[in-house]
Order: sequence, then structure tokens, then C-alpha cells
Amino acid sequence: MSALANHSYAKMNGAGNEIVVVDLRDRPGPVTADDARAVASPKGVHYDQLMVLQPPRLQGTEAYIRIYNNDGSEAGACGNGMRCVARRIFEASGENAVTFETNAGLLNCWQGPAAGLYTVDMGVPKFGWQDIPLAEEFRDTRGIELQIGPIDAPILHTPSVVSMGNPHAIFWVEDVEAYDLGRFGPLLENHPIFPERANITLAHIVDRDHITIRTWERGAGLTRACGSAACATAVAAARLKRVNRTVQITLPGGELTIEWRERDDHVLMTGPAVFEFEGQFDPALFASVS
Ligand SMILES: N[C@@H](CCC[C@H](N)C(=O)O)C(=O)O
Repeated sequence: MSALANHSYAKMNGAGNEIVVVDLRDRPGPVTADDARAVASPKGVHYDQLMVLQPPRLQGTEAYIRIYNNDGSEAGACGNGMRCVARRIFEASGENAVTFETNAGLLNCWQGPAAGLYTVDMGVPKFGWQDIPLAEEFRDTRGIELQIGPIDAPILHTPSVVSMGNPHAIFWVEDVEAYDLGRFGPLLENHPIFPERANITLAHIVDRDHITIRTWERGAGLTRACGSAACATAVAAARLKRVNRTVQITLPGGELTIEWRERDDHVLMTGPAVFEFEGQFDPALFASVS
């Protein structure tokens, strides 16, 4: 029987990113890719990422968090999901800062500068081609040779690539709405240049303090917000010297503020975490996969 059967969950969203939070610290157990897919099935609850809290493995951390995409794959980082988890913890404990362990390392979260806002330290971005990873060497990852469409009139080309604990490709465009991301997203996510697939973002630089984005998420598809994509876009644009180190990112589902901190190169993401409803997983959901 799945560890999720009969367990309670919270449906939340982070700037529109659909998040389900399950706290298994009191009843730990493995969550399989099949379990994650069952939760996302039509009789379950729709989500982009499922955040599963397991008991802490390291002193000073609140939980070890496993992050699942709705296709059952695991992600190293999910900024919007981390804010949702932080909100749950703060409401239960009265604390205002917390450290979690994820597969991308330790993440610190704290109450943001205003009510309803939460900040996550997403760590240091990586730009090396092996770190992203790419299938072949590119010395300059500010813009790599990759395009789709006719060779002499590409539709999308020369993305910046970044790892924020997960792989991101950012295509710079004039209008993020002008492309069929539902069609190009899966082609690019699964392009052989990305051996671990990639999150695909269209980004328009409005001015030095503001960028608009849309993202096709690896393992989850079109999303109303992807926090790590917002971070990846902000640092990629700053590397190109096109924006300041603190920028506002407008996503289809809301707003995020990203600061690429000067003193240690850590990326700080601040945004909302919204509670929607609570529920309990019907064991029948997992019957066919147990
Ligand atoms: N929505 C997330 C990132 C999700 C992870 C992604 N789909 C992956 O597998 O890399 C965020 O808010 O950061």
C-alpha cells in the first residue's frame, strides 16, 4: 500500500504554480513515481509539483523534501513549492525561518519583507556545461547554438542555459505570448543537447528591473509559474548585462522578486504562497499501482 494512501495533503499554489504538500514526517514511507502519477491522475488532485516531507536526515533541518513532477520524475529544486512548505511550517510552529534538505542541497526559507511573502535562498547558479548538464562542450553558456525552425529563419534560437539545481534554457524574445510553447516546449525539453531534459522558458526583458516569462516545465508541462526558471532567467539576463541584480519577474500566475546577491552569488526568490484547500488521498487512487 502506498505511503500516501489515506494521508492528508494541502493544495496550495506559489504565484500560480500548482503545488501539493504532503507531510510524511509522522508516517515516513517511500513515494514512488507511480504514486506521484496516481496523485496527478484525473481522480486525484491536479499539480505541477508534489512536495513530500520526510523526517529530517541532518541536524538543524526541518525535513528532507522530495519533489516530484506530475510525470513521476523527481526535481532537485522547486522554489514556489518551497515557499508553500515554508508557509505550512511557519503557521504550525510560529517560527519565521527554516532550513530544509532537498536533493539539490540545503535551502533556507524565511518570512518575506511583507505579510504573505516568503523568501527562499535558492543557492548559487551553475553555468558550466557539465553542471547544467549539456551533452557537449559549450564554453560560453550565455548563448548556446541551438535553434528550432528553418535554419535560415529560426523560430527560437541561442538560449542561455543555467542550472538552478535543475536545468534551464532561456530563449530571449520580444513577445512571450507569440509562440506556441505547448508545441515547442516538449521538443526542446527532450532535445538531445539536454541529457537530463530541461525546463524551457521564453523571456522578454522589459527594462533593467523587469522581465516577463512563460515556462514549459520539465516533467510537468505548461505552468503558470516556475520559481527556478525565474531565478535562472534573472541570472542569465544579468550575466548578459541586460538587467540589474535585483529584478521583478512577471509570470502568467503572479509576480516574483529575484535578487542575485552580490556578496555570495546566492539567488534569493521572494513571492507569495497561497493555501487553497486540504484533502485526504483515497487509497483507491493507488490500488492499481500497489
Ligand atoms: N516549479 C518549480 C520547478 C519545477 C522543477 C522542474 N519541473 C524540474 O524538473 O526541473 C519551481 O518553482 O522552481
